[in-house]
Amino acid sequence: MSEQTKASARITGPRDAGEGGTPPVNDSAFARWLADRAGQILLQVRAETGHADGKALKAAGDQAAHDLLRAELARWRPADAVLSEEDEHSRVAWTEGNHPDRLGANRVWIVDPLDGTREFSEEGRDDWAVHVALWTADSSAPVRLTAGAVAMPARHCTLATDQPPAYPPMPLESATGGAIRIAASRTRPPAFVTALAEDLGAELVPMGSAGVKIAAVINGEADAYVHAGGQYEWDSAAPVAVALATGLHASRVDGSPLAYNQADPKLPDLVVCRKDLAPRLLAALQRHLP
Ligand SMILES: Nc1ncnc2c1ncn2[C@@H]1O[C@H](COP(=O)(O)O)[C@@H](OP(=O)(O)O)[C@H]1O
Ligand SMILES: [Mg+2]
Repeated sequence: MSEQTKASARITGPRDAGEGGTPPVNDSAFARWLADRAGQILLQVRAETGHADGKALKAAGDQAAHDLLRAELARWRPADAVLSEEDEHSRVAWTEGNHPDRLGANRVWIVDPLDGTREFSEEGRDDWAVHVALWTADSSAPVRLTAGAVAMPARHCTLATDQPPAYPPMPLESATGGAIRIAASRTRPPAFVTALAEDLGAELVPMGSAGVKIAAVINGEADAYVHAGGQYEWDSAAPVAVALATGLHASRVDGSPLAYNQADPKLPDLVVCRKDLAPRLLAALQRHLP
């Protein structure tokens, strides 16, 4: 990190763990509380750092949100392990010489302090998020994600498993012209996504942040999110936890189950969609997967 970035990260501190009062005991409500707190810090960093140097703003945001999440998790959930995008030790894959704590742990917080980092650095964009999820080894919850929160601070909206949103309404034919709306990355969409959309007569809806795209499916603004070509567990754990709690379909693009807290945190592809659409979308994906 540059000296300038360090300075701006300091200005936007202090990351005093006491600032937010005593958090909820319930893990889902705690996830919401934590994501909201990091979101407030990110709004503050954006306002104070400005957009003149995008690289510095990205670094300051990543660092400030990561520090806040780390400090609050250490304070309020000290026995739990953490897998964070910004934490070198936890994110590396298991190898002969490297055994991250999280792989033997019963409870692991999987966090992305700033998802949609690129969009965070672009003035006026609101498609960026904070992800906080809890994976537990003995959970009966789908894919063992027992809690999740996605804060979208610039949209003044947080979705979390403490109050799972209602299942999205079926789109009105008149509003969509009958076309399926597929949310995809605005900068790194899967190579096959245009052909997939043509095959389905679907409309592509480009936006930033995996969390924001899954939130769009949860809110009924899109019917599906399709990603392939690279991603990590922290990019999807929290929004997938909320999507599953809502009753949506979430899987790998070949239809196989998602899995979290794996030895290698790479999780390069996924599809989240309404349950009724899943058979048709997965069949079309089979025709287009490389
Ligand atoms: N091909 C790829 N390889 C690795 N990560 C990818 C990727 N495509 C998207 N991602 C990650 O997925 C998140 C959402 O991407 P997008 O906005 O393009 O949909 C971003 O997370 P971060 O912003 O946390 O880095 C981005 O880095
Ligand atoms: Mg991310």
